[in-house]
Amino acid sequence: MSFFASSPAAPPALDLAPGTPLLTLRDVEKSYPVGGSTHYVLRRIAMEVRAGDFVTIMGPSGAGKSTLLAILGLLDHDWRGEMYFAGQPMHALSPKQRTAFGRQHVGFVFQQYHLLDDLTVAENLDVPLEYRGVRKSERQAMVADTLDRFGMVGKKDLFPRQLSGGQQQLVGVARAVIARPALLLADEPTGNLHSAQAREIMQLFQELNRQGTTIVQVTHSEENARAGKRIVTLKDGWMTEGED
Ligand SMILES: Nc1ncnc2c1ncn2[C@@H]1O[C@H](COP(=O)(O)OP(=O)(O)OP(=O)(O)O)[C@@H](O)[C@H]1O
Repeated sequence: MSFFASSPAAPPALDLAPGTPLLTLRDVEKSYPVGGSTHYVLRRIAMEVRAGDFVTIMGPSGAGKSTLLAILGLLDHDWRGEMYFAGQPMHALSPKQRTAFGRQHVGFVFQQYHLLDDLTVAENLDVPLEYRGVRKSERQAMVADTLDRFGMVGKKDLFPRQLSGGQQQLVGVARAVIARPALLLADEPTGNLHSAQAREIMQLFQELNRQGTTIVQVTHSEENARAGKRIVTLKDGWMTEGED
C-alpha cells in the first residue's frame, strides 16, 4: 500500500544532504542517585546518526532505550557528555534553548499516540505548526496537504476517540512530521497496535525515510527493526552496534 499518492513532502526546515552527520554523541552518560550510590542508566554512549538514516534501538527492558530517545529528542536535560545536532553543540545550550531547538527540529511518535482528545484530527495536526510560529494561512495549507498525503481528508473533523488505534497512530505520525522536522523519533510506535496496523505504520516510516526523513525508533519487535537500515543495541546502559 502506498500512503503518499500526491507529491512528496517539502524538504525539512533543516535541509541536510544525505550522509551529513545529524546527531553525534560522545561519552553521553545519565545516572540517578539511589540510596547513597549512583545508578547509571546510560554509560559512555557514542553514536552517530546521519541524515537519511533509519536506526532502530533495541535491548532488554530497563536497558535505557527510552531514556536515550528522550535525550536525542532534547526532552531530557539531566545528562553529561557531548551531543551535536547538525553540528550545533546541544550540551552548550540551556534547557530552555534546547527545548526550543527540539520543538523546531524533532518530531516525536509515542506508543500511546498522545493526541489531544478534545481537538479534531485537523486541529491536532495544527498544534505543532502553531508551536513553531507558522502563520495561519500557511498552517491551513500545510494541514490540508498533510491530510491529503496521509489519506485522512474524510477524517479531519473526527475526534481521536472516533478513530481506531491504527488511525490514531497515523494521525500521531502525521502530526510528528507535518512541520518537516530534521529528525523523527518513535518510542514503540506500534506497541498498542495489532500486526497488520503495525506493518502499515512501518511501511509509512520506510516511505518517509525514502523521502528523506531521518528516523530513530525504539522497539522490541524484530519485524519493526527489519524496516530500518541498522540496529544498535543497549544493554545495562552500554551500546553496541548490531543485534545481540
Ligand atoms: N527517576 C528514576 N530514578 C531512578 N532510576 C530511574 C528513574 N527513571 C528511570 N530509571 C531507570 O532507568 C533505567 C532505564 O529506563 P528506560 O525507561 O530508559 O528503559 P527502556 O530500555 O526504555 O525499558 P523498556 O523497554 O521497559 O521501556 C531503568 O532501570 C529505570 O529503572
